[in-house]
Amino acid sequence: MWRHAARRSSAQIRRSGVMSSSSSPAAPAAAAGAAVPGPCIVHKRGTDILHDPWFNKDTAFPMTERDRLGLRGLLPPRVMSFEQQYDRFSESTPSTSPNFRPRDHLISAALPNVACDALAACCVAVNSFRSLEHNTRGEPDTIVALAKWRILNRLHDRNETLYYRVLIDNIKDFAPIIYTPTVGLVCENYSGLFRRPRGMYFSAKDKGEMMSMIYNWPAEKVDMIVVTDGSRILGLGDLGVQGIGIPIGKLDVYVAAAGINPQKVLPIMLDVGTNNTKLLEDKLYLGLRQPRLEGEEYLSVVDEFMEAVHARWPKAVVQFEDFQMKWAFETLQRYRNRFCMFNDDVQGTAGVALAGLLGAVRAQGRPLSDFTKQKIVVVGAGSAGIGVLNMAKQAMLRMPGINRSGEGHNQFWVLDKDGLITKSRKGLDPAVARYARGFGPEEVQDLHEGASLVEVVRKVKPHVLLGLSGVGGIFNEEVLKAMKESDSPRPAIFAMSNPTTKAECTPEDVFKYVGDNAVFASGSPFSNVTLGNGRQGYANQANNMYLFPGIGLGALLSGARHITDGMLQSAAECIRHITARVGAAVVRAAVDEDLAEGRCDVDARDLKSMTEADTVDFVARKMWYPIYSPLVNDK
Ligand SMILES: NC(=O)c1ccc[n+]([C@@H]2O[C@H](COP(=O)([O-])OP(=O)(O)OC[C@H]3O[C@@H](n4cnc5c(N)ncnc54)[C@H](O)[C@@H]3O)[C@@H](O)[C@H]2O)c1
Ligand SMILES: O=C(O)C[C@H](O)C(=O)O
Ligand SMILES: [Mg+2]
Repeated sequence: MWRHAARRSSAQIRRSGVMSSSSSPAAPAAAAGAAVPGPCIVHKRGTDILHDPWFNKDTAFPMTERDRLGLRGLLPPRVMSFEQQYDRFSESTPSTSPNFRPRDHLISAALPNVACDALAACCVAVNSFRSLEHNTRGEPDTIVALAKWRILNRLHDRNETLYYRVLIDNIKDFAPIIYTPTVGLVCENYSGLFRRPRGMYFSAKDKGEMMSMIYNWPAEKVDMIVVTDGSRILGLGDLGVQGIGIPIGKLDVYVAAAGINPQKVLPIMLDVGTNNTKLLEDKLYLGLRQPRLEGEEYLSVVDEFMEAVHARWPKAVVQFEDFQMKWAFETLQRYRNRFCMFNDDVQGTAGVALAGLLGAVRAQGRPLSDFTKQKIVVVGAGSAGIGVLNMAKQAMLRMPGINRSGEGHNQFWVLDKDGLITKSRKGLDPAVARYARGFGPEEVQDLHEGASLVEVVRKVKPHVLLGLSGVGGIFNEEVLKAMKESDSPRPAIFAMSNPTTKAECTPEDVFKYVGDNAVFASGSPFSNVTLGNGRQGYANQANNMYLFPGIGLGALLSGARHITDGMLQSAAECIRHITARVGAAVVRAAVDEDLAEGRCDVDARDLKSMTEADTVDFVARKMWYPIYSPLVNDK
């Protein structure tokens, strides 16, 4: 979806009439149908407004507003337009200062613990994003990515309206910075990078206090919460409190893709300790220095947190993110019928993967009903892998010709760290046991418990090889060469683990070893591959970011009491291009299931009476778009 998103130049923005004035810009073409914000009541004055990124407009406050809000004299006299601010951030000319030493600046940006703020100060032009790109050619990718993140983060801390406009217009370029893969690097270095807090932190030490703490959050209304306990951050393992970067990045995607108002989102970290010894020994580590809580102690913290959220914002949607497998499933089971919540890794990922699996059938020129005949090898039987298997199985059971119980129909070969999972495996989690291979007559491949990946691929000749293992490079040359012998004319390889270093393989290797006819998708972004003869091998992205914004938006706008499999299925089936459509599909499903209670000025009956087109229109109109609103003070 985003790979095709056009980046609008400032000239295009000018043409669309947006930002022609700093106080009352016209509704942008991109947000056609979205509500233009009316005046915004602010309960602050003077520097308090300048220091509040929700309301701050920096130099774009018009003189009338400066008078009204006690800002006259607190800003340089020139009033800049939003457009000029936008250009200043993104397009300033590269520095020609003889003092400019890009490497020094990058080191200071990437390794904030090093005392080189003074160095950074003399590198005058790096507040512009493009000049940073220009000045950092040839530097290591990770250093440049972290420097870019710092620049974006500073803008986020200062002026959210400008930040989100820049993000929306440049989402293809900036998604890899605020989201995977750079967000992984940010989480790994979070304690050192920390300058200002964002979101809320509930720790094991806050037991008994959460019901009052929740009222410390300044916004009266919160619609969307993303919460993690930091126990499985991407494929990077337990990062403790440093995992807060993930909810922040996910909510940035909500604002950019789903048009959720940034004043109504809340990233949350549940710090119940960490089992990462490196972090526990790190002097700078900002989380609780204790091993993770387990069992009932752990659940009582999450219970208290959920009750507190529900008490203050009963209609908020809560997205669980990057919880280790046991807690991902346990919490989903525990809360899904009581609260409006979902687990993105289990449920969001499944929808995206199912869309990819169905796409792989189409790529072979076969009818969708042939999905039931696809042989699928899944590497990784964790929260994401099992989520995908469950949804793919459900989809197969709905196809014609398949026995409803699914008996005798197992098109999946599932491997974990101990190899192929069969019925002879001891101590299997029941969620995984459903997919264990038996040794009955349907087993013609002569495979054994714990068989290696290459053995499985050679014998099964699968149509699809799907990785959610968190192990970088596990689809090696041998495995990919074996995929060349797949029974599919278009073998599909999905390397879905994040971040980039954990991807099971690269697109280069896929097109080299499997062939030009392969279909490739990855969780983190890769560039397309030049195949010769002017052809390209496409590096598609299969990441739950294409689904979760629509799930959250639809659940929110329908006022659904809880989020069901039917709603998730509807979202997966319409993963086309526009989140508004995904959101509308979830609203329709909530209405059909009699779970939509409506919200604000739209009640359940209004929702029921809407046609499909009306619903898309309604969702689009509710999406927030970054435009400065006139501010009116109320003391
Ligand atoms: N693309 C996406 O949208 C998306 C969504 C969710 C998760 N993910 C990625 O998927 C990965 C796994 O996430 P999870 O929540 O399922 O983690 P998890 O820890 O719950 O599960 C990991 C699974 O991989 C297995 N595994 C480990 N080493 C293996 C090996 N050498 N061979 C085969 N299997 C092995 C483990 O036994 C376990 O079953 C992470 O890297 C995560 O970033 C991607
Ligand atoms: O965060 C992502 O990029 C996708 C997914 O939620 C993951 O855990 O890897
Ligand atoms: Mg995740």
